[in-house]
Amino acid sequence: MSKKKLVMIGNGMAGVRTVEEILKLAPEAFQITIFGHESHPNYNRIQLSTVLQGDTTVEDIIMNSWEWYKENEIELFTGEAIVAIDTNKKEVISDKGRIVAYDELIIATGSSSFILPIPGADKQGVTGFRDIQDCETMIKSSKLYKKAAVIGGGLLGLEAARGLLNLGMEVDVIHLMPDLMERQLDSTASKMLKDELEAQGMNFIMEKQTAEIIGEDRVTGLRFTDGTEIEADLVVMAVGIRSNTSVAKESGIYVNRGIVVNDFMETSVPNIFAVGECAEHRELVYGLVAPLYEQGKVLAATLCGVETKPYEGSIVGTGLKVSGVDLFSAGEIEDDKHTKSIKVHNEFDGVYKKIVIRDNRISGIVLYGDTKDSSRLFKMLVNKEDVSGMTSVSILESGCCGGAAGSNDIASMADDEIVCGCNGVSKGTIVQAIQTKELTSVDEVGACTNAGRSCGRCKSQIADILAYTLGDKFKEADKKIALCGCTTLSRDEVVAEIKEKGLTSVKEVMNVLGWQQEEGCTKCRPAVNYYLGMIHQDQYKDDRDSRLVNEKMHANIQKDGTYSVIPRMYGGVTSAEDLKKIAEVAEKYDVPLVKLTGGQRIGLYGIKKEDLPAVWEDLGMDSGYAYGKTLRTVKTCVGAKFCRYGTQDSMGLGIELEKKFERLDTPHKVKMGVSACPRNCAEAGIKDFGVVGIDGGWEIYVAGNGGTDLRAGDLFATVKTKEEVIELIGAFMQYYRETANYLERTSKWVERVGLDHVKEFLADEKTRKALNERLDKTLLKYNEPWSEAIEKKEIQEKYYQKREVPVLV
Ligand SMILES: Cc1cc2nc3c(=O)[nH]c(=O)nc-3n(C[C@H](O)[C@H](O)[C@H](O)COP(=O)(O)OP(=O)(O)OC[C@H]3O[C@@H](n4cnc5c(N)ncnc54)[C@H](O)[C@@H]3O)c2cc1C
Ligand SMILES: NC(=O)c1ccc[n+]([C@@H]2O[C@H](COP(=O)([O-])OP(=O)(O)OC[C@H]3O[C@@H](n4cnc5c(N)ncnc54)[C@H](O)[C@@H]3O)[C@@H](O)[C@H]2O)c1
Ligand code: SF4
Ligand code: FES
Repeated sequence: MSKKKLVMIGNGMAGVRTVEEILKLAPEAFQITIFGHESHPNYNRIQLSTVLQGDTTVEDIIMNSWEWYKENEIELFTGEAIVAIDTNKKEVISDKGRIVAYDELIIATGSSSFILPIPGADKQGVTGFRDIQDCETMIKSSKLYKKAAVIGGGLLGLEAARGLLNLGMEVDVIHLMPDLMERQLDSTASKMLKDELEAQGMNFIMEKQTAEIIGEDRVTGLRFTDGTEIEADLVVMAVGIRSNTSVAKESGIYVNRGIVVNDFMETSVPNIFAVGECAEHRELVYGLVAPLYEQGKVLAATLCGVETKPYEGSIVGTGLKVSGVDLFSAGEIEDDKHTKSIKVHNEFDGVYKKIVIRDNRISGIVLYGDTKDSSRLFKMLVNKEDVSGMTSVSILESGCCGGAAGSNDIASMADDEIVCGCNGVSKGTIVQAIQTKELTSVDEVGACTNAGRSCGRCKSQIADILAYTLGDKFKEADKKIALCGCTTLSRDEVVAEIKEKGLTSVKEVMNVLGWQQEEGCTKCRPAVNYYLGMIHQDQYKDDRDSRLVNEKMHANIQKDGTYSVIPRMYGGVTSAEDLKKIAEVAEKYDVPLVKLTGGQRIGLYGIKKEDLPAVWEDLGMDSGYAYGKTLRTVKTCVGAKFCRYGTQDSMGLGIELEKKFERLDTPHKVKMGVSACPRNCAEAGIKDFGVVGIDGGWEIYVAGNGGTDLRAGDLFATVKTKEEVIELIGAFMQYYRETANYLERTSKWVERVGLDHVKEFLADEKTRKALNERLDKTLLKYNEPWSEAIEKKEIQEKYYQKREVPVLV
């Protein structure tokens, strides 16, 4: 049977995805011809923002190579536009005079940037942001000019502005409305976004309408309707898009805002279909890929004669691809008299969540600063789940602890929860593909399921699913992993550059090493601060504001915004005097909870932030660092002094170890235990460093973990004296400090580098001595942080003044 002739106008994301679906369903059914106005094969338009921001190159975003078209016997005409369709003769005519006949025709012409019809809009230096050419225009301009103006503070304008900043330009964003991204964010979230982007270096000119672009041949500035002006050498219009419908309209196909289609993507003319941003379905024209890909699936099935559900429209969720900004929005964002909403605003951590509820169902989501629950909430919105039986907390937070992403989160996800919003791929589909097709990398998952192939935001979650499904077999961990989204450099590269270039501050590291976001983010700032301190030993002045919140405050923030205070009790030993002080403070400040901790200390829970310095002063005890990436506790048993089985002085050694290593910055928290006999009452076997007394000496265990990743410690050495214990632990600790990734526990580090390797490395006495010298030098720099806060007014004002705490409305 001869193949049907399928012609497609437009070689973009929605059209080519439709062809991919057709090739899956009926590879032999059509002889396919594609016309593309641009001179490239199909590329990932979404990633133009990342190209502009310098994270990737044009070559990297090609989705279907020239070979792909050849392999699938697709005739491709690039740099050639279709100018007319003869619907009677069933032919298309190109701007080069080429005439091609079709049996079935797909129109997938996408959209163009809307260019404001104002005087001067045709001057040199004015561009939209839609294709590779626009991207190249901006990159070239940045090399010759300094000042850029972006008109439009929507998704596109802000991503363009971030890119231009990365290219070294000064950027003004001119926005018509009082709020940025007003279609996706309410005023609160919008304000948080504006603050963040201002901190990144963008300048906003709000509620301004551009009247004219001024300059001779090339733009030199903008004039607004109120008569004010600004200078600009480059103007980017990002004020929305318009569907490319002229060819269809002129050929007699029914066009409204877009080419009008039914639920099977058929236009008003038989055998002609439309898909993507050029199509209007049930009065809606979509501008994000997720719905366009859904349309493509239905169209492919329709063309291949495969039974399919109709396309009934889509609900879309959006994020912004600017590093340091984490936001998600879907559905309605403003309340009306028929809606109620749950709002949480934690100003301290920069987190805002708003869930709009209409008729007991989620009808809108705005998340800023923490989007880990976006897919769960989005699923509830799409499925119209009844939430009347849920508490506001259970709607807002998944699982028990609302902890960081990772295997726990993946385990608690339902199989039908969508991981890749762009491509509509669920966790279950990814897990099944990994298991049945033996996939081991994010790219392989993408090739097999399409997940991660569009905006790329879901890639880290796909990596988590691979790790969860494959465990040790997951190869991704072996590959170079960038420190965070702000840089392409790995931990080792950053550390090497700091040493080689003699960089001495967080800011300098980010400037010199070309961070894509000048201020860094919550992932890289604490890490870089740690690496600098580790490298420069006593010479480095700690950047407190780069630390994680609990370390910055020297207290652990609790779920209600109050803090816990846990004073040092060396080796878990206390005195009547200290107990009295704790009791008096508990009474004076009406402390809601006084509790023994797992580390043999006493915690006071529920202290208000503004009371912290006074509580510390009244206690007159040192900080127990229960919040720090440092030595937490040394748990000891009573040992030989009291216990009849004890062979060694466990309390004495424990106290000595704690006094020596307290306050030392380490990649992650470190816990120790010392027992005086193998009965091991101090549970030293599940500590980072565990010491167990035996007849005539001590056994040293390392890399134990009693937390999430339960792990028994490995026996590292048996020694005779406590001096040997301290020397060996010091060397081990310093080697861990110098080579582990920030936030890598000793257990993970040892598994990564190998216990035998560490044993071999530390076998050399000179090496141990040198490590201990560097460690001792570093230990010189630490001050007691609570006394500092008591003594220094500026610290009190900066960190402990009364401000708003998270509110659940
Ligand atoms: C910078 C940027 C960032 C974006 N980020 C996101 C994002 O994060 N998430 C998201 O979901 N979406 C994003 N989008 C939107 C997404 O890229 C589009 O929704 C998607 O590309 C639309 O696909 P399409 O095939 O309909 O149109 P297009 O991809 O625009 O393809 C249409 C093609 O048809 C060609 N064409 C037009 N007329 C003719 C003709 N007469 N003859 C021949 N060829 C013709 C055009 O030149 C074009 O190549 C972004 C868009 C941009 C510009
Ligand atoms: N991360 C993403 O998902 C992403 C990124 C980029 C682009 N896109 C898509 O690309 C398309 C284009 O994006 P967009 O941001 O241009 O469209 P948009 O319509 O979402 O936003 C345009 C913005 O420009 C403002 N505006 C309109 N007229 C103005 C004027 N005269 N002066 C100043 N401001 C004015 C509007 O208030 C609006 O906020 C959209 O479909 C969008 O969804 C998506
Ligand atoms: S570990 Fe041994 S010495 Fe220590 S308390 Fe227990 S039994 Fe006694
Ligand atoms: S969410 Fe965009 S590629 Fe997966």
